[in-house]
Amino acid sequence: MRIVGLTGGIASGKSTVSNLFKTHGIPVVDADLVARLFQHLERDILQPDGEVDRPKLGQIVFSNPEKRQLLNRLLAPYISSGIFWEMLKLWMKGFKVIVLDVPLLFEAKMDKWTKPIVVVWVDPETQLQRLMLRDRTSEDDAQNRINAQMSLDLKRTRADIVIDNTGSLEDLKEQFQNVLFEVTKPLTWTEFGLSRQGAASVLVSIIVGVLIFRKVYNTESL
Ligand SMILES: CC(C)(COP(=O)(O)OP(=O)(O)OC[C@H]1O[C@@H](n2cnc3c(N)ncnc32)[C@H](O)[C@@H]1O)[C@@H](O)C(=O)NCCC(=O)NCCS
Ligand SMILES: Nc1ncnc2c1ncn2[C@@H]1O[C@H](COP(=O)(O)OP(=O)(O)OP(=O)(O)O)[C@@H](O)[C@H]1O
Repeated sequence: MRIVGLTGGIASGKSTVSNLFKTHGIPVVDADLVARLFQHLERDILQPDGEVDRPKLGQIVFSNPEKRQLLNRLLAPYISSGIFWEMLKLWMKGFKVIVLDVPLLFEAKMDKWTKPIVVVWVDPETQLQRLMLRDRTSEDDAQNRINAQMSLDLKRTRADIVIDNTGSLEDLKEQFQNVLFEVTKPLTWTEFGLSRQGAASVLVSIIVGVLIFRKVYNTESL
Protein backbone atom coordinates (compact mmCIF):
# COMPACT_ATOMS: atom_id res chain seq x y z
CA MET A 1 0.00 0.00 0.00
CA ARG A 2 1.24 3.50 -0.83
CA ILE A 3 0.76 5.91 2.07
CA VAL A 4 0.93 9.45 0.72
CA GLY A 5 1.64 12.15 3.32
CA LEU A 6 -0.26 15.38 2.77
CA THR A 7 0.79 18.35 4.86
CA GLY A 8 1.36 22.09 4.78
CA GLY A 9 0.68 25.06 7.00
CA ILE A 10 -2.56 26.22 8.55
CA ALA A 11 -4.89 27.47 5.77
CA SER A 12 -2.36 26.58 3.06
CA GLY A 13 -4.99 24.49 1.26
CA LYS A 14 -4.62 20.91 2.57
CA SER A 15 -8.37 20.30 2.86
CA THR A 16 -8.88 21.74 -0.61
CA VAL A 17 -6.28 19.30 -1.99
CA SER A 18 -7.63 16.40 0.08
CA ASN A 19 -11.08 17.02 -1.47
CA LEU A 20 -9.45 16.73 -4.91
CA PHE A 21 -7.97 13.35 -3.91
CA LYS A 22 -11.41 12.20 -2.68
CA THR A 23 -13.14 13.25 -5.90
CA HIS A 24 -10.60 11.06 -7.75
CA GLY A 25 -11.50 8.03 -5.61
CA ILE A 26 -8.42 8.14 -3.34
CA PRO A 27 -9.37 7.89 0.35
CA VAL A 28 -8.02 10.39 2.85
CA VAL A 29 -7.45 9.93 6.58
CA ASP A 30 -7.82 13.37 8.17
CA ALA A 31 -5.83 13.84 11.41
CA ASP A 32 -7.93 16.89 12.44
CA LEU A 33 -11.08 14.76 12.29
CA VAL A 34 -9.39 11.94 14.20
CA ALA A 35 -8.28 14.44 16.90
CA ARG A 36 -11.88 15.62 17.35
CA LEU A 37 -12.96 12.13 18.35
CA PHE A 38 -10.69 12.10 21.40
CA GLN A 39 -11.22 15.33 23.21
CA HIS A 40 -12.03 14.83 26.87
CA LEU A 41 -11.03 18.17 28.26
CA GLU A 42 -11.44 20.54 31.14
CA ARG A 43 -14.92 21.75 32.07
CA ASP A 44 -14.33 25.42 31.25
CA ILE A 45 -13.76 24.73 27.59
CA LEU A 46 -16.85 22.55 27.33
CA GLN A 47 -20.10 24.03 26.05
CA PRO A 48 -23.35 23.37 27.98
CA ASP A 49 -24.10 20.46 25.60
CA GLY A 50 -20.79 18.82 26.62
CA GLU A 51 -19.11 19.51 23.27
CA VAL A 52 -15.64 21.11 23.16
CA ASP A 53 -15.73 24.89 22.59
CA ARG A 54 -13.17 24.72 19.76
CA PRO A 55 -12.74 28.47 19.14
CA LYS A 56 -12.10 29.00 22.87
CA LEU A 57 -9.65 26.09 23.09
CA GLY A 58 -7.96 27.37 19.93
CA GLN A 59 -7.50 30.82 21.45
CA ILE A 60 -5.97 29.28 24.58
CA VAL A 61 -3.55 26.86 22.92
CA PHE A 62 -2.43 29.00 19.99
CA SER A 63 -1.39 31.86 22.27
CA ASN A 64 0.27 29.66 24.89
CA PRO A 65 3.05 27.25 23.80
CA GLU A 66 3.06 25.32 27.12
CA LYS A 67 -0.67 24.61 26.95
CA ARG A 68 -0.36 23.68 23.29
CA GLN A 69 2.43 21.22 24.06
CA LEU A 70 0.33 19.77 26.88
CA LEU A 71 -2.65 19.31 24.54
CA ASN A 72 -0.36 17.78 21.89
CA ARG A 73 1.12 15.36 24.43
CA LEU A 74 -2.34 14.38 25.69
CA LEU A 75 -3.76 13.78 22.25
CA ALA A 76 -0.74 12.35 20.38
CA PRO A 77 -1.26 8.67 21.34
CA TYR A 78 -4.98 8.84 20.51
CA ILE A 79 -4.36 10.58 17.20
CA SER A 80 -1.73 8.02 16.10
CA SER A 81 -3.85 5.03 17.10
CA GLY A 82 -6.94 6.62 15.48
CA ILE A 83 -4.99 7.11 12.24
CA PHE A 84 -3.72 3.53 12.43
CA TRP A 85 -7.27 2.11 12.71
CA GLU A 86 -8.52 4.25 9.83
CA MET A 87 -5.60 3.01 7.72
CA LEU A 88 -6.29 -0.61 8.69
CA LYS A 89 -9.94 -0.27 7.58
CA LEU A 90 -8.80 1.10 4.19
CA TRP A 91 -6.17 -1.68 3.91
CA MET A 92 -8.87 -4.30 4.54
CA LYS A 93 -11.03 -2.73 1.83
CA GLY A 94 -8.09 -3.27 -0.57
CA PHE A 95 -7.15 0.37 -1.34
CA LYS A 96 -3.68 0.53 -2.87
CA VAL A 97 -3.11 4.28 -2.42
CA ILE A 98 -4.28 6.28 0.56
CA VAL A 99 -3.56 9.82 1.71
CA LEU A 100 -2.80 10.86 5.30
CA ASP A 101 -3.75 14.52 5.72
CA VAL A 102 -1.74 15.47 8.81
CA PRO A 103 -1.04 19.17 9.48
CA LEU A 104 1.74 18.30 11.95
CA LEU A 105 3.24 15.45 9.86
CA PHE A 106 6.85 16.67 10.38
CA GLU A 107 6.36 18.07 13.87
CA ALA A 108 4.88 14.73 15.04
CA LYS A 109 7.62 12.80 13.14
CA MET A 110 5.02 10.86 11.18
CA ASP A 111 6.75 11.71 7.90
CA LYS A 112 8.84 8.53 8.14
CA TRP A 113 5.72 6.43 7.48
CA THR A 114 4.68 8.23 4.31
CA LYS A 115 6.08 8.36 0.76
CA PRO A 116 5.73 10.53 -1.22
CA ILE A 117 5.22 13.59 0.97
CA VAL A 118 3.11 16.32 -0.60
CA VAL A 119 3.49 19.79 0.93
CA VAL A 120 0.89 22.43 0.11
CA TRP A 121 2.87 25.68 0.21
CA VAL A 122 1.48 29.20 0.01
CA ASP A 123 3.20 32.56 0.34
CA PRO A 124 3.04 34.00 3.89
CA GLU A 125 0.85 37.01 3.05
CA THR A 126 -1.74 34.90 1.17
CA GLN A 127 -1.76 32.37 4.01
CA LEU A 128 -2.47 35.10 6.58
CA GLN A 129 -5.22 36.67 4.44
CA ARG A 130 -6.93 33.31 3.73
CA LEU A 131 -6.79 32.30 7.37
CA MET A 132 -8.27 35.61 8.57
CA LEU A 133 -10.99 35.40 5.93
CA ARG A 134 -11.89 31.75 6.55
CA ASP A 135 -11.87 31.85 10.37
CA ARG A 136 -13.03 35.50 10.68
CA THR A 137 -10.16 36.08 13.05
CA SER A 138 -7.88 39.02 13.87
CA GLU A 139 -4.42 39.39 12.35
CA ASP A 140 -2.77 38.72 15.74
CA ASP A 141 -4.73 35.55 16.32
CA ALA A 142 -4.10 34.31 12.78
CA GLN A 143 -0.37 35.03 13.12
CA ASN A 144 -0.27 33.13 16.44
CA ARG A 145 -1.78 30.11 14.72
CA ILE A 146 0.74 30.30 11.88
CA ASN A 147 3.63 30.67 14.35
CA ALA A 148 2.48 27.56 16.23
CA GLN A 149 3.70 25.40 13.33
CA MET A 150 7.02 24.65 11.65
CA SER A 151 7.59 27.23 8.91
CA LEU A 152 6.18 26.40 5.49
CA ASP A 153 9.53 27.22 3.89
CA LEU A 154 11.20 24.54 6.01
CA LYS A 155 8.40 22.07 5.25
CA ARG A 156 8.81 22.58 1.52
CA THR A 157 12.51 21.61 1.72
CA ARG A 158 11.43 18.26 3.18
CA ALA A 159 8.79 17.51 0.55
CA ASP A 160 8.89 15.06 -2.37
CA ILE A 161 6.24 17.09 -4.18
CA VAL A 162 5.43 20.77 -3.56
CA ILE A 163 2.11 22.32 -4.54
CA ASP A 164 2.30 26.12 -4.69
CA ASN A 165 -1.23 27.21 -3.77
CA THR A 166 -0.60 30.98 -3.91
CA GLY A 167 -2.54 31.28 -7.16
CA SER A 168 -6.14 30.58 -8.10
CA LEU A 169 -8.11 27.38 -7.58
CA GLU A 170 -7.71 26.72 -11.31
CA ASP A 171 -3.89 26.85 -10.88
CA LEU A 172 -4.22 24.44 -7.98
CA LYS A 173 -6.30 21.97 -10.00
CA GLU A 174 -3.75 22.07 -12.81
CA GLN A 175 -0.89 21.26 -10.42
CA PHE A 176 -3.02 18.56 -8.84
CA GLN A 177 -3.11 16.63 -12.14
CA ASN A 178 0.68 16.13 -11.89
CA VAL A 179 0.37 15.07 -8.26
CA LEU A 180 -2.34 12.56 -9.20
CA PHE A 181 -0.10 11.18 -11.95
CA GLU A 182 2.80 10.74 -9.47
CA VAL A 183 0.80 9.10 -6.69
CA THR A 184 -1.05 6.68 -8.97
CA LYS A 185 2.12 5.33 -10.66
CA PRO A 186 2.45 1.51 -10.34
CA LEU A 187 3.33 0.43 -6.78
CA THR A 188 6.94 -0.50 -5.96
CA TRP A 189 7.52 -4.08 -4.75
CA THR A 190 7.66 -2.89 -1.14
CA GLU A 191 4.39 -0.98 -1.50
CA PHE A 192 2.80 -4.01 -3.19
CA GLY A 193 4.02 -6.23 -0.32
CA LEU A 194 2.32 -3.90 2.14
CA SER A 195 -1.00 -3.96 0.27
CA ARG A 196 -3.78 -6.46 1.06
CA GLN A 197 -3.28 -8.07 -2.35
CA GLY A 198 0.50 -8.34 -1.71
CA ALA A 199 -0.02 -9.91 1.71
CA ALA A 200 -2.52 -12.38 0.17
CA SER A 201 0.00 -13.31 -2.58
CA VAL A 202 2.72 -13.92 0.02
CA LEU A 203 0.33 -16.10 2.05
CA VAL A 204 -0.76 -18.12 -1.00
CA SER A 205 2.90 -18.56 -2.07
CA ILE A 206 3.82 -19.84 1.42
CA ILE A 207 0.90 -22.31 1.44
CA VAL A 208 1.70 -23.57 -2.07
CA GLY A 209 5.41 -23.82 -1.11
CA VAL A 210 4.61 -25.86 2.02
CA LEU A 211 2.25 -28.17 0.06
CA ILE A 212 4.88 -28.78 -2.65
CA PHE A 213 7.58 -29.37 -0.02
CA ARG A 214 5.38 -31.88 1.83
CA LYS A 215 4.51 -33.69 -1.40
CA VAL A 216 8.18 -33.93 -2.47
CA TYR A 217 9.25 -34.99 1.06
CA ASN A 218 6.49 -37.66 1.28
CA THR A 219 7.36 -39.03 -2.19
CA GLU A 220 11.08 -39.25 -1.28
CA SER A 221 10.44 -41.01 2.02
CA LEU A 222 8.35 -43.78 0.32
C1 LIG B 1 -6.90 23.75 18.94
C2 LIG B 1 -8.18 23.22 18.29
C3 LIG B 1 -9.25 22.96 19.36
C4 LIG B 1 -8.70 24.30 17.31
O1 LIG B 1 -9.87 23.80 16.71
P1 LIG B 1 -10.40 24.46 15.33
O2 LIG B 1 -11.72 23.78 15.04
O3 LIG B 1 -10.36 25.94 15.48
O4 LIG B 1 -9.35 24.07 14.22
P2 LIG B 1 -9.08 22.66 13.47
O5 LIG B 1 -9.08 21.50 14.43
O6 LIG B 1 -9.92 22.54 12.27
O7 LIG B 1 -7.54 22.82 13.05
C5 LIG B 1 -7.21 23.83 12.11
C6 LIG B 1 -5.73 23.80 11.87
O8 LIG B 1 -5.03 24.27 13.01
C7 LIG B 1 -3.75 23.70 13.01
N1 LIG B 1 -3.53 23.02 14.30
C8 LIG B 1 -4.39 22.24 14.99
N2 LIG B 1 -3.84 21.81 16.13
C9 LIG B 1 -2.60 22.30 16.15
C10 LIG B 1 -1.52 22.20 17.09
N3 LIG B 1 -1.66 21.47 18.21
N4 LIG B 1 -0.38 22.86 16.80
C11 LIG B 1 -0.24 23.58 15.67
N5 LIG B 1 -1.22 23.72 14.75
C12 LIG B 1 -2.38 23.08 15.00
C13 LIG B 1 -3.72 22.70 11.85
O9 LIG B 1 -3.15 23.31 10.71
C14 LIG B 1 -5.16 22.43 11.60
O10 LIG B 1 -5.41 21.96 10.29
C15 LIG B 1 -7.93 21.90 17.51
O11 LIG B 1 -7.17 22.14 16.36
C16 LIG B 1 -7.23 20.85 18.36
O12 LIG B 1 -7.84 20.20 19.17
N6 LIG B 1 -5.92 20.65 18.13
C17 LIG B 1 -5.14 19.67 18.85
C18 LIG B 1 -5.09 18.37 18.07
C19 LIG B 1 -4.03 18.40 17.04
O13 LIG B 1 -2.86 18.47 17.36
N7 LIG B 1 -4.46 18.34 15.77
C20 LIG B 1 -3.58 18.29 14.65
C21 LIG B 1 -3.48 16.88 14.18
S1 LIG B 1 -1.93 16.51 13.45
N1 LIG C 1 -6.20 28.57 -4.55
C1 LIG C 1 -7.05 29.14 -3.72
N2 LIG C 1 -7.60 30.34 -4.01
C2 LIG C 1 -8.44 30.97 -3.15
N3 LIG C 1 -8.80 30.46 -1.96
C3 LIG C 1 -8.29 29.27 -1.61
C4 LIG C 1 -7.40 28.55 -2.46
N4 LIG C 1 -7.06 27.37 -1.83
C5 LIG C 1 -7.70 27.38 -0.65
N5 LIG C 1 -8.45 28.49 -0.51
C6 LIG C 1 -9.24 28.90 0.66
O1 LIG C 1 -8.30 29.13 1.70
C7 LIG C 1 -8.81 28.66 2.95
C8 LIG C 1 -7.83 27.64 3.53
O2 LIG C 1 -7.84 26.46 2.73
P1 LIG C 1 -8.03 25.03 3.42
O3 LIG C 1 -9.14 25.06 4.41
O4 LIG C 1 -8.07 24.01 2.33
O5 LIG C 1 -6.64 24.98 4.18
P2 LIG C 1 -6.08 23.88 5.20
O6 LIG C 1 -4.61 23.79 4.91
O7 LIG C 1 -6.85 22.62 5.12
O8 LIG C 1 -6.32 24.61 6.57
P3 LIG C 1 -6.23 24.03 8.09
O9 LIG C 1 -4.80 23.75 8.36
O10 LIG C 1 -6.72 25.14 8.90
O11 LIG C 1 -7.11 22.82 8.16
C9 LIG C 1 -10.19 28.10 2.67
O12 LIG C 1 -11.14 29.09 2.94
C10 LIG C 1 -10.14 27.78 1.18
O13 LIG C 1 -11.43 27.84 0.58
